[in-house]
Amino acid sequence: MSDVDHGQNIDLRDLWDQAVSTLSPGAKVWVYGAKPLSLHDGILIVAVQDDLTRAQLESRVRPALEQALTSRLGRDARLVVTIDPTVLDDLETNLQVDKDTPASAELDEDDDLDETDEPADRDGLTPSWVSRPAAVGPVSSEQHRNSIAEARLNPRYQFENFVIGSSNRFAHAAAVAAAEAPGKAYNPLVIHGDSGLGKTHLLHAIGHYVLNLYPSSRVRYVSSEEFVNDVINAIGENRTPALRRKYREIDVLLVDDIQFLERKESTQEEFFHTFNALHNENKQIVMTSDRPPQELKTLEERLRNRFTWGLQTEMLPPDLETRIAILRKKASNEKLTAPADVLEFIASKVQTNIRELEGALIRATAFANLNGTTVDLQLAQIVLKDLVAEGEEPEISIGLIMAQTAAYSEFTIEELCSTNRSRDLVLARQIAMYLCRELTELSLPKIGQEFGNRDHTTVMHAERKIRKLMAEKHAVYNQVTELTARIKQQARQS
Ligand SMILES: Nc1ncnc2c1ncn2[C@@H]1O[C@H](COP(=O)(O)OP(=O)(O)OP(=O)(O)O)[C@@H](O)[C@H]1O
Repeated sequence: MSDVDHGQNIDLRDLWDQAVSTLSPGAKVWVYGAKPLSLHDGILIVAVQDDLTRAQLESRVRPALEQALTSRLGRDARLVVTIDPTVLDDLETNLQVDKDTPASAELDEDDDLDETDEPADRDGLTPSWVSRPAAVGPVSSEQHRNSIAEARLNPRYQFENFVIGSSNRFAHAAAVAAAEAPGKAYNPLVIHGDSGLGKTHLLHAIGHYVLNLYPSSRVRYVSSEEFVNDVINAIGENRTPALRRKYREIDVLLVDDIQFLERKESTQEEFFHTFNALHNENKQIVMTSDRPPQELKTLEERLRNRFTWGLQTEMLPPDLETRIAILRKKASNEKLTAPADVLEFIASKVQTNIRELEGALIRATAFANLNGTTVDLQLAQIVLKDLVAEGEEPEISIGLIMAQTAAYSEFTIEELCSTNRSRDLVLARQIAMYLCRELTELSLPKIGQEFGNRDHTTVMHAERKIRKLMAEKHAVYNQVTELTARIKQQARQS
């Protein structure tokens, strides 16, 4: 069992045992049977059998353990404790295996018995005693692409593209650990935080990483709104068994924005059973929410309770350094050229929403591109003059965006929401959807629903398309900029 931290190859069991050996005998009681699961960025994740042990370990033993880990690792270490009711079973079974199997009888005398339950780590990536979704041989790149499409994963949201800072370090480490040991590290994992902080990005990244590590596993991303719609449709069309199969025959279920389950009784009922079915089979469930589950007041008590079984982790707004790093990464991924002072200017102006941060960079570079120049600080200041400090921004509704887009494009709101696909209308509709993403905190499914019950992937497509067109066509750039100014002005006046 080894893990990599800061390029060091570290034997987790060894690290853990050494830290435990520094504890007093009284404190050692609370770490009996604890399993180290993974180590990332100085965060060691350990599983214990129940809540009481976790509480004791966290309150009584944590400081001593963290100190021991810090001195062993040579960097600040943090301990994260998660619950896995089967840890003691595993310990007992493993001891049994050690005694009974011929393999254990063949051990050299100096072999460490603690380690004998662990078969050789085949890919060197994770503790191999963790049960994994079955992997059946190599899969072709086409099959891999199909799995990604079936899982409904956005190819841009991967761990490689995720910038780690103090605001998201813990959530990132938890996400990586859940992906490496699905159903074992912590189940469920709930990532919560305000809009635009990267929750959805992490959720998709887990899906990609699971498919890379275990290509034959079944992964599915679903927004809560889609789940609600699926349940309503299935009930209406008498297809509940098919719905159950769809959500229960998976290894890793990624559910976005669970706050949308509030007040939806029949959906909560269905989700409760889905949750239980998957959890009982040790299938991994990861959820995002705009609040901690305890604060989802109108969620049924039994669901709220289950959501707190595993690990909850909060994402906070990134600090200035992280915001600059995110912009730098975005610029390099999308081949956008912007000097450091421009990135700093944008990062200092947009403080709490990473989606807006990226939007500002794209707007500035698109403007420069259209004018055959490169972006500099002066130009960025002109293009982004409407970026006002946090807190001063008036709230913008989807209704306002639709009304302004309709008036500007000379279509009606009904037409924007209709199925008519005439060219100009499609462009106006896509611009309106893009602006909803830019100027509101509404989720993709919600926007799709408002535009005539369209799928969230249609909104995703519109957002990408308009970003691209803005960089290529003066007319589109101008339309979007002018409309944005009108919408903001209207919002300020109302
Ligand atoms: N740490 C990060 N590194 C790189 N990109 C990031 C990071 N955090 C967020 N982003 C980017 O910011 C944008 C918004 O993130 P995302 O959609 O995941 O936020 P969210 O918290 O799910 O918001 P919402 O609750 O509104 O759905 C995405 O384009 C995402 O790639």
